[in-house]
Amino acid sequence: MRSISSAMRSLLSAPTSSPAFLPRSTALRPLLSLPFRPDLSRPRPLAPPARSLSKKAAAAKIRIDGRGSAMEAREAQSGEIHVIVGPMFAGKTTALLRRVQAEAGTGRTVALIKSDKDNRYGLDSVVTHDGTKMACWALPELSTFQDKLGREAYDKVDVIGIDEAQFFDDLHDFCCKAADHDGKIIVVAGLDGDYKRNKFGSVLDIIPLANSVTKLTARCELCDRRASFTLRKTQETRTELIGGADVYMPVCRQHYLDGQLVIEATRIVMDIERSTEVARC
Ligand SMILES: Nc1ncnc2c1ncn2[C@@H]1O[C@H](COP(=O)(O)OP(=O)(O)O)[C@@H](O)[C@H]1O
Ligand SMILES: Cc1cn([C@H]2C[C@H](O)[C@@H](COP(=O)(O)O)O2)c(=O)[nH]c1=O
Ligand SMILES: [Zn+2]
Repeated sequence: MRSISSAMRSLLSAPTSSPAFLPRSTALRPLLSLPFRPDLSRPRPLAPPARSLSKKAAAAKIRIDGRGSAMEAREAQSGEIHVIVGPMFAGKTTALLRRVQAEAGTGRTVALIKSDKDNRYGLDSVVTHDGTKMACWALPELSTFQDKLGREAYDKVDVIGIDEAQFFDDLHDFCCKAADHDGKIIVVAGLDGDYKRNKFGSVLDIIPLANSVTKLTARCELCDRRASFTLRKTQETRTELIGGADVYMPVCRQHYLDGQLVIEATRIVMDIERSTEVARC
């Protein structure tokens, strides 16, 4: 009786002479995966200078022609997901823009998306805290991207950058479909945690889907050590609160804990003041 692994091997090396093509089994993917490359600041070295066919179209052509192996068909179609997380001011957007621009420089077609909840610098561009800009699509949900672009334009996109990923509830489904089914390279930047250090939106849910994960750090505003957390300087308690340095600061672990104590103490003092005022009236 043939073992499962020998069946797998012959499946992987079989020429695709018949039009039927293999299902994109996730169980097979580790055998096919490319080297792990967490460095997001450099363009992918395996990129051809320019591609006239989209990955999906190239895969379809291999299938229709009946030439090439099943391996080639799947490689031509396989996408990637790279995730950049960290606190505010860590350089997530800077890393995202660099990566997307580097991909564009190799001849790939790129598109950048941000959440329309973040209107700090207008809706037509992604802007870093130090002012670097790139034109983008500001969307309420990622699922609207394909319709906005149109099917033909969507098929031509090789690389999709997503900023402020914590604000997209459909992040997991979008990344799954775009990378696994449509063969896109997705670069996602977002906050892993909110001001309470709880997980933020669906960003952590895509870690199991990712080829690489990078957690960046900022500089603690109080001691200049590495900062992994974001401290909210106001008493506002809702999770989503758009803002910059006016509302938030990057902090190290010690100053996060100190800061929480100060904020809690301030809240108690304010509560006491409010209740004594009510009693006086
Ligand atoms: N406390 C701060 N206030 C304002 N700007 C800052 C602060 N700390 C760092 N920056 C700037 O922000 C840049 C990073 O911006 P950006 O890429 O938009 O970060 P992120 O997307 O992680 O919030 C840094 O290179 C630095 O120039
Ligand atoms: C911590 C925290 C942040 N936000 C908001 C504040 C900003 O508008 C974005 C983060 O932007 P950046 O590009 O990472 O600097 O998220 C929030 O709504 N809730 C939070 O707890
Ligand atoms: Zn500190």
